[in-house]
Amino acid sequence: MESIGIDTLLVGLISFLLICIVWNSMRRKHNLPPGPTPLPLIGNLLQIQRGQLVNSLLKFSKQYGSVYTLYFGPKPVICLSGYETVKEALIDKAEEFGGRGRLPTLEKVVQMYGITLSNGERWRQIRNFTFRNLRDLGFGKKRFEEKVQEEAQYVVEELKKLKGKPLDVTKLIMDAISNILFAIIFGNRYEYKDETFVRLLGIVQETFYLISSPWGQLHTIFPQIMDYIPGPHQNVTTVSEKLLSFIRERVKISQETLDKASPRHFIDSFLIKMEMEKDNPSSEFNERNLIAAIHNLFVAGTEAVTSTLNHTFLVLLYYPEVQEKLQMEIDRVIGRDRIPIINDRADMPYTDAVMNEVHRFCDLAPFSVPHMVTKDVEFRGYLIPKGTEVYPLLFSVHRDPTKFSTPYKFNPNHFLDENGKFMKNDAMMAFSAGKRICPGESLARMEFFLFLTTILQNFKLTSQTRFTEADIAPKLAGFLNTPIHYELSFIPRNGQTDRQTVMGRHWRNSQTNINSFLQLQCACLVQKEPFGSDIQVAKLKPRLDSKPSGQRLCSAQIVLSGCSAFH
Ligand code: HEM
Repeated sequence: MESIGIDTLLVGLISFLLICIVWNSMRRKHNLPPGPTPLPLIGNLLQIQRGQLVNSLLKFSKQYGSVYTLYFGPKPVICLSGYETVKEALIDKAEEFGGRGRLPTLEKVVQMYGITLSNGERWRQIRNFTFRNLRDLGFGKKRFEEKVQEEAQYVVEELKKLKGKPLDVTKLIMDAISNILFAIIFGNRYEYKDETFVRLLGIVQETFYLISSPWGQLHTIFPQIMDYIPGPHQNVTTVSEKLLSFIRERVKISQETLDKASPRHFIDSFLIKMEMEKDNPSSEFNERNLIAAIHNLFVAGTEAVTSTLNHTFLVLLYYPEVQEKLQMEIDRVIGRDRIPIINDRADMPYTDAVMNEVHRFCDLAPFSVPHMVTKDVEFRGYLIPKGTEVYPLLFSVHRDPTKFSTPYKFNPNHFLDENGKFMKNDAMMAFSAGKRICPGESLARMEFFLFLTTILQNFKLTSQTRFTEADIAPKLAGFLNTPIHYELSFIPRNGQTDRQTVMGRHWRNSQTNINSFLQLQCACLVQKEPFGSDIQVAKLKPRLDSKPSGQRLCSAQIVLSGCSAFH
């Protein structure tokens, strides 16, 4: 018995040594960057401190340099650390570093279709079409601005009803942000309490959670093992199926009612393109890519902006002086009696700086999304073979001491020059850089600006809780940083009238009322009615005169909100 035990132990030991020798000789064959010595099968997993992924990766970069290799299980991953290295890879060698690495949990839902997970010709065709088309439909422009303004007004109205009662504002913001996407993709918005809307939003949220959770993270690192291990990551297909079938249903309705001469929304435009390309064998315009692209937009587009706004409010509760300065700038540039417009941003350097600093400090996607090299590439003296995964460590760029004077502290001065003017900093890479740069950046920035200024114009943010510096620091949950859960109160600001609420209501009904609106504007202008705050008739008149149609609703609101005859 005893001899069997010793034999087994010996065989086990010899096998283990053999595996180590083969494994190490296989590793040495590649001239990969250095890194901590991995163990067979589990790689460097044991060298990463539990719950300290970011700090462990920073420590490795201090030890092995700004390009190093980590083994996630048996798979080598190249980590890029610090501004110069990430820039050199993603921007100077954009083509080579522009491939997408694997995200197995999301793959279960959309396979390799759509934008986020695809590569090569498919990715190029679908990404280019999607964002060119959304731009044509108004992405990041005036038409979208009106939708964003409308949703921001809804949020203000809902918050007013609470009369300062504390709440976790996540759901309200998420409802509003999702509704903007619904309008863009499907052409209609939902009432927040609509059953379909509530259900769909729950699904989008759950899908996002499953992909970015620690289970999703483990699935990314050990796809072969985690595919067979039960856990929440296995639910992603069932959960997402409801969203996918909703999208399929909307595609079907669009097909049945399509008028090729006047596309109504993104789905219509894609269907027209499908028809045009039906005889092209290398065309990627098919229903699978359409459905996956819509799924990608929802999953990427809702949670990111919601989480950014949520984190901003937390930071403002900790730094009331920053909130006060923002409100002073809002009062000076926008005033209290008209809704913010995107062009205000150019006159608001402090707000711009705070927003950029929030993106940097909150560091939503600290490892970006996995990349992959598209061909063998020589990089900083190493040869990285085609297909190797690459993690651009965006958190190391955002905490790079050569680019930010106080990398671990929230400090809007990172984006202001000595005269208080806004100063761009290339090391702000919250949206990543290069070929895979976030295509939703312009919409995200617009939503962030209009929601933040509209809310701060109307409310002072307060909380009973005394938050600490540790509370406001980003918290890693899976692959993404999130703020802590907290509640806050929205106290209506002194001197705020209810004019905006009235205005918001009229605005939504304004398609039918626009003529009477315009008559009122003219009456105001002719009679030189007094205008609220610092809005000048002289400033408004040319804008109103240039386009006296339903398109100029914002100008109509500005005039109406300041016109005493209207009250
Ligand atoms: C604060 C808001 C947002 C942040 C910080 C953010 C950040 C990012 C980052 C870091 C990536 C990975 C880029 C890379 O692989 O290098 C990404 C990809 C992506 N984002 Fe965003 N994003 C935001 C909002 C949005 C919005 C509003 C949309 C769409 C409506 C969107 C759609 C996408 C898509 C489709 C991809 C995949 C692009 C590709 O693989 O080519 N994002 N985003």
